[in-house]
Amino acid sequence: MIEYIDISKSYGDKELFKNFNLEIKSGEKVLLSASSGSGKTTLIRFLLGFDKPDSGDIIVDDMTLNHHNLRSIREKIAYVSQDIDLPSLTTEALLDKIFSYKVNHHIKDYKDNFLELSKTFQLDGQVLSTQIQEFSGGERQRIGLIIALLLNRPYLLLDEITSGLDHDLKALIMNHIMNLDATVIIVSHDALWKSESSLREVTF
Ligand SMILES: Nc1ncnc2c1ncn2[C@@H]1O[C@H](COP(=O)(O)OP(=O)(O)OP(=O)(O)O)[C@@H](O)[C@H]1O
Repeated sequence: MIEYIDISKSYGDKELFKNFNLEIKSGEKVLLSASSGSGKTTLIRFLLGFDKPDSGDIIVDDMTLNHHNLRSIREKIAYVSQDIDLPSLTTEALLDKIFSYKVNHHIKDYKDNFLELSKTFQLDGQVLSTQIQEFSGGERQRIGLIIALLLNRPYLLLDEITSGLDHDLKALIMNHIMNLDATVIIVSHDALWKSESSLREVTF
């Protein structure tokens, strides 16, 4: 479970949150759909410890986020950011790098599973041997999403992951995500996510 308790945050004169509260239960799928600039990405950044509220607490599985437990909380989370900035490697080299980290050591068969999911999400068969910079924005979004899915963590944070995709691909990805056991926070302005009745829409 994720809890935002009495969160307040200002940047200069701009008050983004004042005593903001939100509770997301395990397995729940939540759509943050507040207007542009209202702080959706900031809520995700708080959860990852990339930024801190001025006051209030973030609680993940009964642990109040602080610098002692930040690492173990992050290890529960897979995150796909709005601006996917992947390094200049082939997809295969990138996978080898990510899955060589100690925290991901237990994940086996990641290449086969990557290929399986890349077929599902309509990526080219040559995806593993291609340099990441050669992909389009929409292809990179899907690669980022597949890696996040392979990490198989209990929390999945997806910031505008379908913005560059056509309708059929959006529907395919939405369907896949709605069927996961994970707790998922989606940031999107996309009408298709809004139309999904089992997503809880949070606006502020
Ligand atoms: N580190 C920062 N320093 C100053 N201002 C910031 C910082 N981070 C965010 N902001 C401001 O806070 C506001 C909210 O930003 P955020 O990216 O969370 O909004 P958002 O709801 O995700 O917007 P969008 O839908 O346009 O992506 C914006 O006005 C942004 O400029």
